[in-house]
Amino acid sequence: MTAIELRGVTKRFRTADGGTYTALKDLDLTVADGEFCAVVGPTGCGKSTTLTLVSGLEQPSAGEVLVDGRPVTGIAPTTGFVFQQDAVFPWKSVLDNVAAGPLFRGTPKADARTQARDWLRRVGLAGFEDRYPHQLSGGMRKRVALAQSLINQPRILLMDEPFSALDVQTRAIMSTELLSLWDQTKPAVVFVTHDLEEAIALADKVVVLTAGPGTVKAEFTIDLPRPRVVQEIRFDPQFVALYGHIWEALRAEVAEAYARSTAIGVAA
Ligand SMILES: Nc1ncnc2c1ncn2[C@@H]1O[C@H](COP(=O)(O)OP(=O)(O)OP(=O)(O)O)[C@@H](O)[C@H]1O
Repeated sequence: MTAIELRGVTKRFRTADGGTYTALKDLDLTVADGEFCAVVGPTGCGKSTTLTLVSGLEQPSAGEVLVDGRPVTGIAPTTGFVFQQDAVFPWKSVLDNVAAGPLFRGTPKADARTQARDWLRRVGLAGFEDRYPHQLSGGMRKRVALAQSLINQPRILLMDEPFSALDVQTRAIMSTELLSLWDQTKPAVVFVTHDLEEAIALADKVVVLTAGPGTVKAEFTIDLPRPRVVQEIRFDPQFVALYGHIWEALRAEVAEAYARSTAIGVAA
């Protein structure tokens, strides 16, 4: 069954000078139940905008955004987010950060804390319940953010460059951990990244967007076997072939976006 569907979606924003800017144009995208979809494209092509539309934070200017076959009208409790910036509460302990979702939905405090302990164990943070976010490394804070989101058992998980602030090794470790956590609850994922290697290592499907206004240029099925170890899969010949193939589609869009940005730089 289809979890997420964008049909002919266009998104325009008002600009400061009273004009409009078209960020997305006629974008069609479907993500099946339990599918891991990665979206790549050059800077400014509308990747984050696509996520804000699926999340219900923004409405499309034209076209339809459907989750579970129904139009998205606002933020749904069944949708989870993990962003580049940590969205943790700095004044709450790790345990209370993770318990916040169930508490907010009316779960009694003791039950919410029991669930939070269980999720902290699953993300490898057992023993860190009483710490505060500033006492954790970047990778550990990212684990808190994952537990905070996954404890709500989202049907849809939206991720916007969640690991881009981490060092290369931690990033690869976190990616492998994400796959094993995803396997436990199987939400439909839309994962936005600049990093084509990361996209291929994680996803069932990689969608390449054009330079803005963003629309789908091409979709690629990633039939690499699972479970995958992200640190190792990039050496697999099948991975290398997929990378070459998808980069062919992405390269022209990256060049186009870069040319536009430098042309603006020259004009200025
Ligand atoms: N609220 C807004 N008002 C006006 N313009 C916006 C708004 N949000 C996004 N844009 C513009 O829409 C375009 C797409 O932005 P978006 O953040 O979706 O791109 P992106 O592909 O995620 O970029 P990056 O890879 O650099 O993060 C950009 O040109 C951006 O400036």
